Amino acid sequence: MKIVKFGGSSIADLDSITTVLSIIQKASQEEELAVVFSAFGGVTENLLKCAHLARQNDPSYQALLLDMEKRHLQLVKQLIPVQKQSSVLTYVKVRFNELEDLYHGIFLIKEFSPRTSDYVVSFGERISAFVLAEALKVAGLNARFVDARDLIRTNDRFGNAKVIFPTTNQLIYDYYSKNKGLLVITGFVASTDKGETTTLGRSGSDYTAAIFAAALKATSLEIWTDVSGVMTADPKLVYSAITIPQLSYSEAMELSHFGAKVVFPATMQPAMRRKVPVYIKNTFQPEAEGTLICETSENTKLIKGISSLSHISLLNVQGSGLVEVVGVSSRVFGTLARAQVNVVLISQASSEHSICIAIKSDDADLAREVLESEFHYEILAGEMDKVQIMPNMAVIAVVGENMKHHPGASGRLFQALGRNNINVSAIAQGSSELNISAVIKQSDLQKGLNALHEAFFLSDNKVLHVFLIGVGLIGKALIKMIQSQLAKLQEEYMLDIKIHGLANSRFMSFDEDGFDLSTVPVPAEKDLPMNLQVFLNTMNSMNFSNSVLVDCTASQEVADTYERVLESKVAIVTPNKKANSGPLEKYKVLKKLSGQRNIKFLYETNVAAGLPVINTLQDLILSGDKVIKIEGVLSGSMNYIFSELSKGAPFSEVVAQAKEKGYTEPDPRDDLSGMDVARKILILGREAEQELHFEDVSVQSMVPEDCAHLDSVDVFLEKLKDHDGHFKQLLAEADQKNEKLRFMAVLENGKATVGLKSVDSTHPFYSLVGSDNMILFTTERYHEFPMIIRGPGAGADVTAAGVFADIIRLGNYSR
Ligand SMILES: NC(=O)c1ccc[n+]([C@@H]2O[C@H](COP(=O)([O-])OP(=O)(O)OC[C@H]3O[C@@H](n4cnc5c(N)ncnc54)[C@H](O)[C@@H]3O)[C@@H](O)[C@H]2O)c1
Ligand SMILES: N[C@@H](CCO)C(=O)O
Ligand code: NA
Repeated sequence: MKIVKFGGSSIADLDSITTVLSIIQKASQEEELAVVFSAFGGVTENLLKCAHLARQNDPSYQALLLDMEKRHLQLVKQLIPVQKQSSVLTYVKVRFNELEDLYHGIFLIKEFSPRTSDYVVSFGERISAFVLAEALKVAGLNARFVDARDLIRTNDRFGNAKVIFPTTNQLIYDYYSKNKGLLVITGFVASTDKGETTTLGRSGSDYTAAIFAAALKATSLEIWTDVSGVMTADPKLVYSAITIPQLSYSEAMELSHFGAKVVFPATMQPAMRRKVPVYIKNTFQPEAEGTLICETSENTKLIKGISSLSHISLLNVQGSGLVEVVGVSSRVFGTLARAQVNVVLISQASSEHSICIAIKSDDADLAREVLESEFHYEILAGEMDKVQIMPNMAVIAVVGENMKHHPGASGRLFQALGRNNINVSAIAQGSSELNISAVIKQSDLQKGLNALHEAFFLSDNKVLHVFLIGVGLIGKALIKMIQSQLAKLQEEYMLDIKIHGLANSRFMSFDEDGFDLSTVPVPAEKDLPMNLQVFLNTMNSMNFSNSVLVDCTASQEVADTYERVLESKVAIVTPNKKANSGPLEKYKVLKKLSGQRNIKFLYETNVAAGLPVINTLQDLILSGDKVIKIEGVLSGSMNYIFSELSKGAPFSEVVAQAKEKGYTEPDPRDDLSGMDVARKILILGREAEQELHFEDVSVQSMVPEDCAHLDSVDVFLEKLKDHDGHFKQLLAEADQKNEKLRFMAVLENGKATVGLKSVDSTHPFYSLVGSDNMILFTTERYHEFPMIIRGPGAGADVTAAGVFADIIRLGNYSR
């Protein structure tokens, strides 16, 4: 014998009812069944609403009642063929007549007691079970309507009556022995021994099912609802939450304490006592496995689920008067109990100097008041501080029996929270080791849940959640690189990268699950118009742990948001130089923010693309070295242009080639003007701990005066042809001396110069070719001979590779 129960959401309309009927039909072919029904979806609420209207002397209850009656009659007509309808319609009409009388009474005397309330709501289950029993008969089943008021005996605590089990079990057993067939039982309702209708409180229909399962020693109990079982976390907050296949009774209890909404295991008690396995199934996905809750689960996961409680305040009672004084905690908790304040979590360290208590925020003021009055004299005498309250907190908890005697569970929990910059204000774990709870800020809750979910459930891979602004040359190359390396990263480095947001200057698009990267997903017309604020808000609202903003634009506007991004605990990786080469103060603010909050801000590709220049310089400085001089060819495009020039092509043509090859900035005048190099030497100087401002850099521009202010890049390239002669001349002069033209930067004594020089064959820059960069660091340690870094310093692939490496580096930090 199996007991199956369907809640209101499973029988809310004709479609769902039809599904339910076929589930029952199918199951009844396999095993003997008893079915428990709640009222049709929404009916209980409406029955109560009518009563409250009537009590307030508001006649509009009549219209609501009429609607309800119509809805029920309509369902009967849809479920039962015409020739068998009349008796069922009569049953429903009689019930509604009774209800009408009842409400009229309430309307007249303006009173609505718990006793009346129980009677009023009982109509919901009585009608639904009756109608559905008839529908099952029509489907050919030997269905028998059972009014549970005849079988479940309770005391007279209306609204939440206590079951008298010996009598109830006997009544159910006797009834079942005499009445074979498919029992169709009203959930939720019961009666006293005087025959007064009572109800069983929260999740009462589940309770009815469990009572029958226990009394009839059922082989299993199935609770059919609108979700596929108990999930590892609240799916509204954790998008990657999955169904827990198996849970023990105690784990289910522990999870539900935190309001896991699916089952309320207190109601499962009767079934648990008899060790009846409980299945949670989804009416709308009947094939889904669901969750099995049983005595000992075979689920070997370290933890089973993550749960939370919101709207918590932390109360701190502290002072020297607590140390080694017996009875203080008894007074604290006694006082709270007398004030009806429920204690959610307790923590006291062995120094005994303070007791920390989590309570519902609604109780916080009252709790402080009663405690300060209880300890009035201690506070006056300075033996105890005033009670401190931290509002807006939440409790986050991991639950699972396998944590017992298994080292590492708490380590993983705190590491995941710490890595995501989430501060833990209090901790509790009992010796049952079934639950570890931490109190954190309410505003960190969603991120914390996701961080823990990732740490405990999503294989053992760390996931980096990327939001990419700028899907141009570098952005596209980066996406391709991520796609091509993903499998290797997952398998060998336990690292997963998901892109959830993409934007260019015109459009943006999002994907909570991560974009499919098999073809580069470029935002387009079909997506959303780009709006930077909306982009960032959406990123924050997804609230992933390990999020990173990758800025592959050259945009000042985007760079201006970095501070806000870091503040929202999202890391930044960027080849965009605008932030670091702006006002010195801004640069410092970003560095400080990232350092103090331990949120990474990585920009290796700001200088010399993928060449390890910034990291190397940072290492030198960290190890105590001092930079004396920096010399560099820092522009891939400028080196290309002046190397190619010597092969004979006109200047304007090689500039166009450099752009074509992806070496130049989006506007090549940023390279030719020396601005790009000026930015780079400025950044290098700042990384070398020099207080460098833009005014400290003198720049020689290569952009002819009449080209500087042309609007379009194409027009500029055309106009540049007028100046080919000038550059040919410069080249000839250098050739004559057997020298080469190099566009370089030198930083020494707090001043930098950027410009074109002619170098002879003894100069290290003489041998550079193509898009090469070369950087010479003369430092206190590298004094006699400088440290030299050289290689291609511009281009889509070498830049994307540098950005990619920074992203992977984040993975290492966040592991
Ligand atoms: N090309 C290289 O070799 C190289 C090397 C190192 C660093 N960089 C840097 O990489 C960055 C990107 O260069 P690129 O060559 O890919 O440029 P690109 O012009 O090809 O791409 C820029 C992208 O950014 C988008 N964009 C611009 N402003 C935007 C805004 N406000 N909001 C949203 N999207 C915006 C554009 O639509 C485009 O998709 C630049 O900062 C550049 O300095 C380039
Ligand atoms: N336009 C830049 C790209 C690298 O920042 C260059 O030519 O070096
Ligand atoms: Na670099």
